[in-house]
Amino acid sequence: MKGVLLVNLGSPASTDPKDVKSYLGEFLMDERVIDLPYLLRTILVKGIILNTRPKQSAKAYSKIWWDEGSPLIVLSEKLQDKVNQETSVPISLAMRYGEPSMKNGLQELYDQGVTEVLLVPLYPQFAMATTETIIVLAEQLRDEFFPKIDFTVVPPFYNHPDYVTVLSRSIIEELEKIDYDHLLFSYHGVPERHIRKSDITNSHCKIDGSCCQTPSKAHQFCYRHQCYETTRLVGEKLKLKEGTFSTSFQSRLGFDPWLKPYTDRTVEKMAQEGIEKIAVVTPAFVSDCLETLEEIAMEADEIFKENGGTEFTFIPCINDREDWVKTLSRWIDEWALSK
Ligand SMILES: C=CC1=C(C)c2cc3[nH]c(cc4nc(cc5[nH]c(cc1n2)c(C)c5CCC(=O)O)C(CCC(=O)O)=C4C)c(C)c3C=C
Ligand SMILES: [Fe+2]
Ligand SMILES: [Fe+2]
Repeated sequence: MKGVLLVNLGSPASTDPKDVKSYLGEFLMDERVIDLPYLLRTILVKGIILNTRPKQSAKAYSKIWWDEGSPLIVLSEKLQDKVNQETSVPISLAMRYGEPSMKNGLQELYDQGVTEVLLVPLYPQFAMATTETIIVLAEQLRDEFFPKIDFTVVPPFYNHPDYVTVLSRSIIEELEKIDYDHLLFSYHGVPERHIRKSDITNSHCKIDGSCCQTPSKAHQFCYRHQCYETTRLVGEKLKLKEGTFSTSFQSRLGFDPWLKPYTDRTVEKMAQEGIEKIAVVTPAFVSDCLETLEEIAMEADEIFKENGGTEFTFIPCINDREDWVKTLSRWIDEWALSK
């Protein structure tokens, strides 16, 4: 029997700094998130980050937390519910870190007789810290606990015409309500090193602004290329004028160089250069979360206005939009009815 496991990143159990600390500990000790040798990673995460960050992050989570819980989890559950109603196979939801765990999600499917699982990482673009770590954990869990389960993985859908249509619609619906000068596509950042590590050719990636536009089989695993492609395809679909939209990267952590340009500096510079009205969309996320609701809708808005900007419009993620639910359900049913 076939079934589906939707997987998102995860959130702390609550905004209590203790819960935030245990969530961040699991997340940041993942070698595909902080990709340092074990000893160095332990010193950095347990010796430094976990002594300071949880308090600060807990404060940020408190600003966006809903009565029902973490927005990321609540929105993922809504998506799961709606897709469940549209499709013919059981749909479980799991988080890569924290609860509901991937092990429980697989158990839930297995208990219903499922042995063929469609694994759906809820990330449009490939990254070591997202798609890859989900696949690796799924395989480990299969080897250890579910030897009868076979996986099919939904590939990154950053350039899938159906996804680009949904994302474009979600953007234009907001843009039609406002007057704006510039549309910024802000993606979660990753350290530049992650991009080089994922380069299967070991020679293509230069992070010089041009490699991502030069065709290469490296792009199958290049987060930077895939982000720029999402922006380009939406720009094309919505017939956006050259110069009225651009791409930036947010949420950097630590002192290593991350993908540039950085969103906070971009927003600041735009305001200082006289751009008065911007809209910001965050297509690295399917579900709104801390990084969109706090870092963009609150922090970036504040930076923009402190530097002379007047209107800041945050465009929500595709979350549980009807057309996204229909699209995802169609992809699932196509797979469920195949073979
Ligand atoms: C595209 C998705 C994501 C990538 C790539 C990613 C990489 C990445 N993230 C960190 C560090 C942190 N991320 C945090 C929160 C967070 N990150 C993502 C997505 C990606 N991360 C999401 C959806 C969220 C929000 C979760 C929520 O509960 O709402 C945090 C915690 C918050 C904070 O303290 O700022 C950290 C830390 C690294 C190091 C990294 C490396 C590639
Ligand atoms: Fe992150
Ligand atoms: Fe590239």
